[in-house]
Amino acid sequence: MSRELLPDELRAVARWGAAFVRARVGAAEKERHTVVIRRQLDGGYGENQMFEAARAYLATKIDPRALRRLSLARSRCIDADGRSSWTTLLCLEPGDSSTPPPTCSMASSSGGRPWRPAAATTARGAARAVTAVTAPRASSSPSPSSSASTPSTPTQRSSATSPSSWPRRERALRIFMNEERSWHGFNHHHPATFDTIAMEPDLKKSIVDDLDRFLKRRDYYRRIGKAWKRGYLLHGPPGTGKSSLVAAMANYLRFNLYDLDLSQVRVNAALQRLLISMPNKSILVIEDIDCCFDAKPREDHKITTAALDQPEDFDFSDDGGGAPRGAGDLQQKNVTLSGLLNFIDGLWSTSGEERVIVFTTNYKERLDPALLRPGRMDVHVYMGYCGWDAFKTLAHNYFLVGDHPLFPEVRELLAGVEATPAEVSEMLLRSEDVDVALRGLTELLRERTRRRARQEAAIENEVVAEKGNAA
Ligand SMILES: Nc1ncnc2c1ncn2[C@@H]1O[C@H](COP(=O)(O)OP(=O)(O)OP(=O)(O)O)[C@@H](O)[C@H]1O
Repeated sequence: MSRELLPDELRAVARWGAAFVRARVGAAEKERHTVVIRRQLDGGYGENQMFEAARAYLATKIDPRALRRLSLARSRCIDADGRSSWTTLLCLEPGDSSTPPPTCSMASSSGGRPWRPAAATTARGAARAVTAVTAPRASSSPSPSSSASTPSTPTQRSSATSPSSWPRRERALRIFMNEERSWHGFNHHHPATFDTIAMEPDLKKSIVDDLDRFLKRRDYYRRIGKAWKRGYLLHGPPGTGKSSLVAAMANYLRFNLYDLDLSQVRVNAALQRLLISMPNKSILVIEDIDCCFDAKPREDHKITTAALDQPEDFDFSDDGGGAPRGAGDLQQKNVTLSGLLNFIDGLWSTSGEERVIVFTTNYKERLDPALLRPGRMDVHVYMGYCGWDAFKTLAHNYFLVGDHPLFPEVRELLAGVEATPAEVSEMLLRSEDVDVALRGLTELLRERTRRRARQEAAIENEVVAEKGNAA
């Protein structure tokens, strides 16, 4: 939300800041004021929404890693024929950039016309300012809350065009984690993309198509009277890429991630507050949802859990029905699954739009039936053991190879034993030499094949012995 409001707010704040300073020091023909937008307020405890907004906007123009410290400045200039105008500059603070300052800059014409590139210079004429936003001609109101005519921000402008033309790749991504009642954000540079995710190609394509369809369907959701949100349940054994898929989805959509740890949330009111404060265009993730509604913390539960799932058939259901409500009563105090689901389907879904919800679990069969009902999670994705296609993606990721003399053997071995993509990745990481790495992998898979043969032989012997005893 804040990033959509940015140009409005920035201009309002700039006007207010300039008027404030002018009122105290008196206006000069050539004056420059600087406003530093701090990342945090209240001695580090409160997030400054303006910082996020500035970061989000500038990230569409310059390398987000350079956005350490920003200056917001406003100056009055006299042009050659004596006319004066006001210019608002938003730029990196000198010496705070971790990368060489980019030279591009942005300016808008007045009257809410689209933002456009423009040259920006410092007072001394040097091309130092890295990103400048030229506000419309100054209005007299110093109030930060007064808004000028609705400008066309990059985000607003792009949302009017087709989703495929959105500047998705250009936005900086953040991941937010909850502590009690508030979110704390960090930069999100997870490298996973749909190119690097190892999974069955048709399934991958189905997910990408589903996301694309979702983005295009604002009017459709409005017409049918449903909230513009999409729920995904990712399930499968540990190490099959569920978290990586979430990161790939975030990178693909260019949506920020909100990773909700329910063990940090004690009461429904806190949960609701967290959810309500999530902006549009974001992904809510709750990992290991099967572990969330008992007393045990997430990791402990995982460690004490015994055997892995048996692999299931590929599952990609898309149930379009309405969301049933009322999976049990919402408790007054403690966070409950029904409280969470009802809130997501109820108030939350009307308080924003274009949001994706992802639940992950290693144990789908342990999930509360309320979560599996048709219409609850729109899409169920089974992330399974490493098959041949997934292996080829990993081999390409690690060694940029599409073929190798050991490939036929790997293919045959993978067809007979279970290895997660995480296990295969780990073997491929062990050496930079593709021959060495693949030999290590085939050895691991051969050993698993032998162990499996021994287990099957033992079971067969037991059956024979039982039959003998019965006779
Ligand atoms: N399908 C995959 N494609 C690419 N890499 C994968 C895949 N699955 C696992 N990996 C690799 O294994 C690591 C662990 O995978 P990830 O955490 O995504 O699995 P997970 O299914 O979420 O596991 P868990 O259920 O334990 O949280 C990843 O960082 C990645 O390197």
